[in-house]
Amino acid sequence: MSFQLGDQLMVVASSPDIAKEFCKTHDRIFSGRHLPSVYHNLPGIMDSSIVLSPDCSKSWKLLRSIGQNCVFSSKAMESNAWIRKEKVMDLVNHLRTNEGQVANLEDMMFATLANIISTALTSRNLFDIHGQAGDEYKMMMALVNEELLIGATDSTTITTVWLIVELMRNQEMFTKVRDEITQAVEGDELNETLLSQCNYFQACIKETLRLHVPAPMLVPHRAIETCKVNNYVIPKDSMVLVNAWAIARDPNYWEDATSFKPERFLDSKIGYRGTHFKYLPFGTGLRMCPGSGVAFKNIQMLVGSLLHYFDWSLPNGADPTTIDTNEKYFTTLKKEKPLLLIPKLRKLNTGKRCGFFEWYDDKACVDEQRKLSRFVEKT
Ligand code: HEM
Repeated sequence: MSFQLGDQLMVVASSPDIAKEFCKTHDRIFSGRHLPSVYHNLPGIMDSSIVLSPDCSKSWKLLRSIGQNCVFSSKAMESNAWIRKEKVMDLVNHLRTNEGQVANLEDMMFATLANIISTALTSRNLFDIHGQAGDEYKMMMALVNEELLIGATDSTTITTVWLIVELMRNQEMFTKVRDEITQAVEGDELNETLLSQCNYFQACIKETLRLHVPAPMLVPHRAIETCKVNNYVIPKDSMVLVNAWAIARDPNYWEDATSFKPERFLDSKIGYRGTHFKYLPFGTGLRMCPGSGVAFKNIQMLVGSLLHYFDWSLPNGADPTTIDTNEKYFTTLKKEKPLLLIPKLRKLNTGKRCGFFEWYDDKACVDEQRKLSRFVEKT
C-alpha cells in the first residue's frame, strides 16, 4: 500500500513477504531514516544518534559498536547481570516495605529499567523509584543518548506492563508461570540462568511481544535510492513503514490471532531475532533493534521477580479479569490507563526467609558499614 502525505510518499509493508523484500532483499537501500524536521537545525544530532542516523554511516557504525561493547553483546549482558539483579531487587525491596499499598507499576518498572541501562552506561542512577528524573539526569543526558535511555526503556516498560496485564487477566497462566519459576528456583536464589530455563515464561514474553507490538510500525525507514520492489518503483526518499502489528495479528499466519496463547511459541522455532518475517517486534535487517537480547533479559528478570516474590491484587478487590486493555498510540502502543496493583509478600513454601532478602539485608548492612567506615576515616 502507498499513499501521499503532503509531499512525502509513504509505502507500507503489511505482509511477511513484502517486509522481507524491504528488510532483507533490498535491506541496504531501505536502511535510511528520515530525520524529523525539528532535528535539522541541531548541530551534531546525526553523528550522536543511532536511531536518527539518516543512513548506515561511519558514525552510525561507531555508535552501534560502542553500544555493542557496553550493553548489547552477550559478554556485556553477562557482565551487566549484577546491575539487573541489583536494580530489580531495589524495586522488590521498595515494594516489600510498601506492602499492601497501591503501586503504579508502570512508573516503577520504567525507573528500574532506565536505571539498569543508565548504570550499564554511566554507573549512575538517573531516576528515583517513582520515575522522577534527578539532578544527575540533566548532567548525564549530555553523555547518554536519549534514544538508549528513553526509547529503549519505554518499549521494554510497555512489554512488562502488557505481560503482567495478560497474566493477571489469565490467572491459570499466571499460576503456571509462577509454578514453573518456583520449581526452577527450588528454594534457591532467583537468577537469570534459572529464569532462562522457564520455557513457558519465555513463551509468555514472546506472545506479549506478538500481541502487543510496542512499536507497531517499527521505526520508519527511508529509501536511500530508487528501487523496484515487486514491480513497483519506490522513489528515492520514500518513507517505508513495516506494519509489524498487522503482520503479528494476521489470521493468515497466526491461528486465533487476537488471543493471548503463549503455547504457540512452546514447540516453535520462531524467535525474536528477525529471522521470521511474520514476527518482527524488534524489526529485522541492518536497522534491527540491537537491544533485543538486553530487552528480553530485563523483562525476564523484572517480571520474573515480581511474580516470584509477590501476590498481586487490584485496588478495591476488583476482579483481575476486568483489567482494561485499551491502548494509546503515539509512536509506541501502550496501555492507556496506568496499571495499579497491590503487592503482598509471598509466603514461600520453604518456610525460611527467602534467600534474596537475606542477601539484600546483608548488602544493605555492608553498604552501611562502608559508609560508616568512610565517615570514620574522614573525621
Ligand atoms: C521490548 C523492548 C524493545 C522493542 C520492542 C524494541 C523495538 C525496536 C524497533 C522496532 C526498532 C526499529 C527497527 C527498525 O527500524 O527496523 C528499534 C531500534 C532500536 N532499538 Fe530497540 N526495542 C526494544 C528495546 C531496546 C533496548 C533495551 C535497547 C538498548 C539497550 C534498544 C536500542 C535500540 C536502538 C539503538 C535502535 C536503533 C537502531 C538503528 O536505527 O540502527 N532497544 N527497537
